[in-house]
Order: sequence, then structure tokens, then C-alpha cells
Amino acid sequence: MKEIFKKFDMALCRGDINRKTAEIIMNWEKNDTPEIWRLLYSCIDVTSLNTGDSDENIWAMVEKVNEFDNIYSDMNNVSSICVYPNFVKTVKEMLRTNVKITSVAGGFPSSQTFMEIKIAEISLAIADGADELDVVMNCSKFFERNFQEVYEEIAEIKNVCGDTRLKIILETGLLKEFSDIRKAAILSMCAGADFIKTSTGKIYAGAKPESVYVMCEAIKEYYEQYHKKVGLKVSGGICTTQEAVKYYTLVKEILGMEYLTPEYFRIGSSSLSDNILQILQEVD
Ligand SMILES: O=C[C@H](O)COP(=O)(O)O
Repeated sequence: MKEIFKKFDMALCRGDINRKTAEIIMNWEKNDTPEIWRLLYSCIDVTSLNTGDSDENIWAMVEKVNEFDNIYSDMNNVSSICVYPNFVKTVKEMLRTNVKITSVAGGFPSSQTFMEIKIAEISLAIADGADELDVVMNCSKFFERNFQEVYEEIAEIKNVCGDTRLKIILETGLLKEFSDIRKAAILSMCAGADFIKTSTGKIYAGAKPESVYVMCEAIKEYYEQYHKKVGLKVSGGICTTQEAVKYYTLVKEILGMEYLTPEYFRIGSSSLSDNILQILQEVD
């Protein structure tokens, strides 16, 4: 792992990150337009991850996504529907539109289970029809500074995923230190993550602009080193269109417009889609 980290400049200054993030976000209003709201809508992984989830409420969510195409012919649907693994089949059976299915798996949201269980859960979700997997990095091993094991775990999971898109959740609200967020991002990308994702939206704080700044910089440097584009998913407590536009502004300024497509940018949220549709209706 030392060899990998050596390739990246690991010196980070908290003050610089806070200042640069604030400078970029200051200009968010120039991106606050219906055209960008529509683009952001198409980047949403509309999410239901509740202890009380049942077939009924998952059906209702899928039906809303199905109906969208009949009502809004001038804009693209959300990117995916994100559920617990035991609801993948429920979504698959009802989904009638070209939207992907994301499953959280691998002991979500804590990652505290046996590797065998993680692999079994991931394999079952794929067998049931998941197109994308959101899996939490092993933060416990990370805090022990056992980076090699964290790397190997992600590499093994990616091996099981094959072509199924793998998003590794760093849980930035738990990592806290910018240097740890950067390390976790680099380690996940080098181990094979197709996306890095900020948060589970459970227990710990969700996405924060400064963490997203650090992740964008890591994605940019990873591309410079390896010529492979890794996507970014921001999640956890993102409700308003305004917040989404601020994350759009960060990605645009650091990574550029080529990352602002559902291929490389996602927002995981349980409430943002309704709020974007509402604000679009208000300006119509
Ligand atoms: O990955 C998605 C998050 O769990 C969604 O979080 P949220 O319910 O705070 O929008």
C-alpha cells in the first residue's frame, strides 16, 4: 500500500481545503437553472433504506419511477432505484422503464460482518437483478491502519461483482480527517471501485462540501495517474435542489463537465427527486 500512497501527494491542509471549497461554492447560483435541475434529476439514485421497508412501499416507489416517463416527456428519469438487497427482486418484477437497480450490500451500513456473508449477500443481489452495488468500506480495518486488508477486501468484492458497477462508501462522516478521506478514496479506487460514495446516510453525518472537494481531487489525480475515470456519489441528508446544485458546482469546477453525467455522478437521496420536480413545476 505504501507504494500506492507514494504516487499521490498526501500533504493536505485543512485551511486550504475549507477556503478552496468555499471559493468554488460561492458561485453556485450561476448553476441554479432548470436545465441543470433536470440534469441533476437524471443523476439521482432514488433511495429507500428503512428498517420498515416492505413490498408495498417499494412498489409505490417503483410505480412513481415507472409513471415518470408518461408525465415528463421532456426530461430523463432518475438513474437508479436504491434498496436493501432483499428488495431487488421486488423492484425487478415491477420496473418497466430503463432505470437501473442499485442494491446496498456487504453488511450495509456498518460493514461489520463476515467476509463470507458480504460475498454471499452481494452475489444474491446480483443474481436477483442488481445492476449496481453500494458497499461500505471496512472502516474498522481502516482505523487499525490495516490498509492492505481493506484493499484486498474491496478487490475481492470487485472480483465477485465483475461488470456490475461497484460503489464503495467511504463513510466520510466517520473518517472525519481529510487525510483519511483522501487515503480511503485512493485505496478504494486502486482496489477497483467504479465509484466512490460519501455516506450511508445512517448514523454518521452525510455528505459535506469539503469532503466532496477532497474526493473530487482524489478522483482527478487518480485519472492523471491511471487514465481511468472513477465516478462520485454524494449521499446522506441531501434534500434540497440548492444543495444538489452546490455539489454540481464542485464537480464541474474540479472534474469538469465530462463527469456530470449519470455515468460518473450520482446523488443518493430519499427526498431530492420530489423537491426537484416541485421546483421545476414552480418555474413552469
Ligand atoms: O445512499 C443513500 C442514502 O442512504 C440516502 O440518504 P437520505 O435518506 O438521507 O436521503
